[in-house]
Amino acid sequence: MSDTSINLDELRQRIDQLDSDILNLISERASCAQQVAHVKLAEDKDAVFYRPEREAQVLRRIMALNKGPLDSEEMARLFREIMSACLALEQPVKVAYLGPEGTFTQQAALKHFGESAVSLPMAAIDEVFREVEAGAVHYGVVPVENSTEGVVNHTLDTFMDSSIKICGEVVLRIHHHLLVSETTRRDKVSRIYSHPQSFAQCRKWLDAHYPHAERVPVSSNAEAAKLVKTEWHSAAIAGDMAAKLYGLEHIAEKIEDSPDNSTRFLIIGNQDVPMAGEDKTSIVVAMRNQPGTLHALLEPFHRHQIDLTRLETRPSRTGVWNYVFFIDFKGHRDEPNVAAVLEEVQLRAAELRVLGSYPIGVL
Ligand SMILES: O=C(O)C(=O)C[C@]1(C(=O)O)C=C[C@@H](O)C=C1
Repeated sequence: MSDTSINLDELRQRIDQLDSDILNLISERASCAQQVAHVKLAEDKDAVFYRPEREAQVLRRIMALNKGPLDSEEMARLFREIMSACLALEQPVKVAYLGPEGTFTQQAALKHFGESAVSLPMAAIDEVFREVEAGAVHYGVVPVENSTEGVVNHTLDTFMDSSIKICGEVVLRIHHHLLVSETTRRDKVSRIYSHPQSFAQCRKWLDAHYPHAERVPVSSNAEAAKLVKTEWHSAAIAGDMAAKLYGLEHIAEKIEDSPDNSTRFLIIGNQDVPMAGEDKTSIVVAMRNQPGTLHALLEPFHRHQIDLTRLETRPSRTGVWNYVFFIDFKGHRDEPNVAAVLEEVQLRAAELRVLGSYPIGVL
């Protein structure tokens, strides 16, 4: 036996020993989570098991403690899955997302809740809201803005008619691929299916590589992937999840025009989330239509040195809501300076609703 094989055996023995230790520690952690569930139930028979603020703290702590060689995001992803499995022992969490199966929204849901969550596809954004409101699922996941294409108006509009709360956010890097089935004639692609937003995000690449192919918009990338299964001259633009789900092959990878193309998704639910330490707050404000409105609205944020991260205006749909602003800013509603701003804005606004304070997305 060579020296290398002796070393390999020794290293594998060491790995076996470490795996046994990790196994025992994960089991011990899972038992702790089971005990946490008993404590929560003893305090309140309608206890909420999923705690976004605690999960964010656990992941941030792991990232801060990590000394490598695995990078901190990779390590946090491993702990994300351990926590997901622990939560499933307490209560399997049910999450509705904008479907069908294989969409980026499903990918975002699993990134946020981990693979032990039960994810259920819905046909439309309002259906995700309705399922959460009706208590048929614990949480919902909906897209809210894309770095290239801007805001998803439909999601913002749905908040105006709903009492649902924002419990979290998750940001996903969006990579689009040009996909075909195994029977496609790759040199004869004359039609490409995708969601309109994905076409917009890959416009320059398509103009350069497939200027003459017909671009057919469909309701989702997953739908596009499904369609190409049966057409020998068609391709789809979609992500990895859809490619895997429908067994498609890549003609070209990462064809999005902007290399840091990402989409932000919101986690919606019925709970108020306590402070995690690094939080964001989302509000919707209706202002009267008069000169100086925007200044009056934003001035308190400036004075209290609160960082705005997003400001969107939507047309009002009722008499009261003359101007409707969706504002995201750093901080939690329980922090004194945030509470002070909210009080001042309330005095100047026709209506103010806090959609939620929640941990800034960790992964
Ligand atoms: O700390 C809790 O409240 C737990 O339930 C434990 C735990 C975890 O595994 O660390 C599991 C689920 C919660 O969402 C948060 C954390």
